[in-house]
Amino acid sequence: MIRVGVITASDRGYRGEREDISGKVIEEMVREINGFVEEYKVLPDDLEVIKKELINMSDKGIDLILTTGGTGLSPRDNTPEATLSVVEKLVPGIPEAMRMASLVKTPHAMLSRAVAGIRGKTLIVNLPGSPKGVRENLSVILPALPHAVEVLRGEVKDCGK
Ligand SMILES: Nc1ncnc2c1ncn2[C@@H]1O[C@H](COP(=O)(O)OP(=O)(O)OP(=O)(O)O)[C@@H](O)[C@H]1O
Ligand SMILES: Nc1nc2c(c(=O)[nH]1)N[C@H]1C(S)=C(S)[C@@H](COP(=O)(O)O)O[C@H]1N2
Repeated sequence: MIRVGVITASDRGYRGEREDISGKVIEEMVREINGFVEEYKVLPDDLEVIKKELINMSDKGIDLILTTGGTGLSPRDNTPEATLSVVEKLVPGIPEAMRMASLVKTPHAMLSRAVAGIRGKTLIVNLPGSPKGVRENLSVILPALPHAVEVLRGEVKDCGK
């Protein structure tokens, strides 16, 4: 079982003006890797608020935090900066893979500034805001996530596959 935290960064979602479909898509998709959403928050696109929640969820021992939204170019898109301010190491291959695969679907893929990194034993990954963006990006990285979590937990001694 992978303990998952979901953070939806959306001013509209936070104000209750839109149902959070993207968070639901994440919840559904992580089931494929035996992931269970233990923490779930819809937050405004505020750097300090997102940062605080990333710290809170990683301190609780969540294995994998998936954020959705706030990765683009508008002034209120702050999710990558919040993530960068709390991680100790970057995992660049994750956003590299997402953008590489997504560029085949839309040139707008290059406009996601998503990052991924590690805080303690928690892997944090940014996904775009739209349900379509979540589906297309998460499906690319999903097969690698169980192994990432095993390694972070210290359960893998030999990575020889
Ligand atoms: N959490 C979500 N649930 C459902 N649809 C979403 C969600 N986030 C974004 N979308 C949809 O994806 C489209 C592009 O997302 P974008 O990040 O630009 O959201 P936004 O609505 O402009 O910003 P915000 O939600 O932060 O106010 C939006 O038009 C919206 O319909
Ligand atoms: N695979 C995929 N990647 C995608 C998209 C998409 O529809 N599919 N949307 C793009 C768009 S339109 C934007 S603006 C950026 C950032 O989205 P965000 O600001 O909602 O996080 O993600 C991009 N990445």
